[in-house]
Amino acid sequence: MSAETQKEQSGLAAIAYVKDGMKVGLGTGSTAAHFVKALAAKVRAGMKLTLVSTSVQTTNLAQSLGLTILDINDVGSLDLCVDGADEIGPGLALIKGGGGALLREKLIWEQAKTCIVIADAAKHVKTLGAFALPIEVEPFAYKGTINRICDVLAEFEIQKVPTLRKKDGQPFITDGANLIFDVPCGQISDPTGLASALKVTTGVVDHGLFLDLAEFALLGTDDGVKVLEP
Ligand SMILES: O=C[C@H](O)[C@H](O)[C@H](O)COP(=O)(O)O
Repeated sequence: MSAETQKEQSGLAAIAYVKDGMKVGLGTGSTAAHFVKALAAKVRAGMKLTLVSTSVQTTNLAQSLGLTILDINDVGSLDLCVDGADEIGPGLALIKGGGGALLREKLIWEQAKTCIVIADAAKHVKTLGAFALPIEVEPFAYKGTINRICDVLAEFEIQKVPTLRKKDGQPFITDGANLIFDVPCGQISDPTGLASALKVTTGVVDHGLFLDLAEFALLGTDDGVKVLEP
């Protein structure tokens, strides 16, 4: 079974957790897109939902399917958020941000009572870090910020250089008008410590470590959808 089919399976499985009247956050990425498409079918069939989005990309997709996306500030706390991940490690520690949406995703996740991760089987790993960790950085004085990030990484024995993410040869700019630096950590042995240290680094807007946020994951596998708990 292809990874795409596994993604579709997990996205469809998440629909079972959406109930009429809920306030739902829509994630970003190819797996979340399957969920959004399936959700649009439910809404067309009469389900009433209040929806917010984690990115311009997802907003555009949702609106193209006839869904209405509200401003999170007009909605308040959410019942549910359904989103993809780049890696799912032990305890449902995650790396996210492969699509550059990590900041708005984290903002939406933190306003949701329940966060469900949807992913294909390859995303489930024993140790986080094979996927390069995205770090969102304020563009002003970013070189100084990168030096501080390198000092933090060294404390965690990660001797890797953050790489500026580019798109079509130009710096990738996030929905919040920031830069992304990707760090090929290899192995992150202390995700909690690294997450805290990056969070307090001046110039770092946020990072792609999502810890203690996911309630459970729906993993698409060749043997069907498996539920992973922390
Ligand atoms: O910024 C992007 C998000 O964190 C995505 O949810 C993540 O990259 C997973 O994307 P995909 O479902 O396309 O693998």
